[in-house]
Amino acid sequence: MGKAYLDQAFQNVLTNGDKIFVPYIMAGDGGLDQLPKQIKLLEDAGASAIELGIPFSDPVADGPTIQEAGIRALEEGVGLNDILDVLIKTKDDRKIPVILMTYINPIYRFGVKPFSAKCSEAGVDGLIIPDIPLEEESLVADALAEQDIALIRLVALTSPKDRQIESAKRTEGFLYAVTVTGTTGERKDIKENVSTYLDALKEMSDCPVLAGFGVSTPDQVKQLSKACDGVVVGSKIVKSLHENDHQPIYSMIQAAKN
Ligand SMILES: O=P(O)(O)OC[C@@H](O)[C@@H](O)c1c[nH]c2ccccc12
Repeated sequence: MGKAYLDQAFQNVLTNGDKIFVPYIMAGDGGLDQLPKQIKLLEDAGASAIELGIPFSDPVADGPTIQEAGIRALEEGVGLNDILDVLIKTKDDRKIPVILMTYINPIYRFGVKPFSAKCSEAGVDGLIIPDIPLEEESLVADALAEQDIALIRLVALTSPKDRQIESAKRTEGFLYAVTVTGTTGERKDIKENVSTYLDALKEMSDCPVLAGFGVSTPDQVKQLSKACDGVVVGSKIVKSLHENDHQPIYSMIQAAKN
């Protein structure tokens, strides 16, 4: 478990000649009792790891699909502590790494140290915290390092070069390359300059570089993962699970295979 386990899992995928595919789901959407089943479905479908979103009242980086999923989960009364309890209970059943994605506020409310300790107990291997800038990350970085949990940094198309370089150097697990400007959600077209951007990030980082935001079709999975090590897909996965139409999940994961 932890950072080394995440590194190894990704390395195995790449050694196999495949690209990394990380689906995002909102924990508690459809009820928290669905979570182990949803994880199992994605594992069986061939996901490389799972990004698990924590419902939050003010999800500034999220577009409508994920916002609505968050509202449904909050209406179910699902909170961070319950989610970690489910992960603790099902830890030994899981076969792929789990990455939590949460805004900083729920971590603060929980307490940084107890949160990190409980994440470790729950077998959480990595963390994405989109609203914590590089300058502030020491608030959580040490506590996570102590538990051997990867802190995954994000870069945006609009980030100045020096910040991209700093994030690429510091990141653990993978570098999250945001490929659109704006919030999460499906987009029709991929911007032309994206492959140049991904190429440059690959040069800057020793970790795998994954493209995320706006990826929702097998073609986009293929096109983007050609220029880097794989993709993260959120809104389309959340929608497919909610509508109980799993075919798009299988076809996107297939598109990441060699
Ligand atoms: O939904 P999309 O456009 O496929 O984008 C991935 C995304 O959902 C997931 O990684 C994510 C959900 N919420 C976030 C907030 C910040 C960064 C990343 C995320």
